[in-house]
Amino acid sequence: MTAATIISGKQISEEIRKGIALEVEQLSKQNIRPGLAVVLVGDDPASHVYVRNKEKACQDLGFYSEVHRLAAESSEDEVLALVDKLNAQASIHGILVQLPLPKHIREKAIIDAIAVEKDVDGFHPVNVGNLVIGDDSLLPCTPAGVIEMIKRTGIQIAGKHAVVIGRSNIVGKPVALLLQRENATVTMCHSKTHNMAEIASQADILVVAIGRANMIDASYVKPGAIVIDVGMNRLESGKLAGDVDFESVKEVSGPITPVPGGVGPMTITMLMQNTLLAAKRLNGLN
Ligand SMILES: Nc1nc2c(c(=O)[nH]1)N[C@@H](CN(C=O)c1ccc(C(=O)N[C@@H](CCC(=O)O)C(=O)O)cc1)CN2
Ligand SMILES: [Mg+2]
Repeated sequence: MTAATIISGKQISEEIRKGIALEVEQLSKQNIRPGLAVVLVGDDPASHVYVRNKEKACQDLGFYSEVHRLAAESSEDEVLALVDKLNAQASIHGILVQLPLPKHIREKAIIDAIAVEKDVDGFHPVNVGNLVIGDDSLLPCTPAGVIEMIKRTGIQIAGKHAVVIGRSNIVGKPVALLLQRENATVTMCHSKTHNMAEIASQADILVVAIGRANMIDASYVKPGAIVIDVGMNRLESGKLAGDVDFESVKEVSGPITPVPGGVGPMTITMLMQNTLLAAKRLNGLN
């Protein structure tokens, strides 16, 4: 068997970002500059890295950006007041509150407060509802990135059996809905599924977002299947591992994403794409 193709999120991101940069240049002729506000509460080191990467992506693409770094002990009311202010600010088209938030702040209260048309994370219940019924909405970034990567393999999604392992609100559920929208036949598995390897190994497209390092080995994978690994687990060694045991699975799978360098970089690229889309819509374009 020939070696599996590696789906590079880094490379696909670069291609998409070139297109975004061109659109930003076009919009500048109409005096429109996409603007993203990121709200970061607390000291989580990984979150600080992700937010810096978002800031850098904005700089690289010519977006306006604001990062609001708040102390860990900030109150829910303080965060809500900031979100209200950003909702009303004309230079801001996208608002992203970095998760996780400190325990004393209710994520739901904050997400619900973001203006639906500026919710570039696609986490607001109205955007989630529109996704469910198939209406236009801002799509959550990681799931949108997963679909983009599958499409770029050139393998048709329609009619295929897709299995999604994991049922979180931010990855598993929306990925399953988006695959269904692409006319795949979708099965969802989760931590309570009994015969997971048996089900997974029937998939033409396997998306894994279960949050357990290297759990999915070759016994879960049908020969030639597309495998998308959304997992990001920090090992004690400091190394980053996906949910898929890449070394064993790549021997049987078709196109497969690595970790790092797979789905991760796509998340930030899709955020830029959503912010561009929100900017266009808020300016009466699109
Ligand atoms: N409001 C949000 N919070 C969080 C989201 C989100 O989409 N919206 N997702 C994650 C964090 N995240 C973006 O915010 C994110 C995580 C990881 C990557 C990434 O590029 N990962 C690299 C590896 C980085 C490393 O070495 O640690 C990769 O996979 O190659 C991008 C974005 C949770 N919070
Ligand atoms: Mg889960």
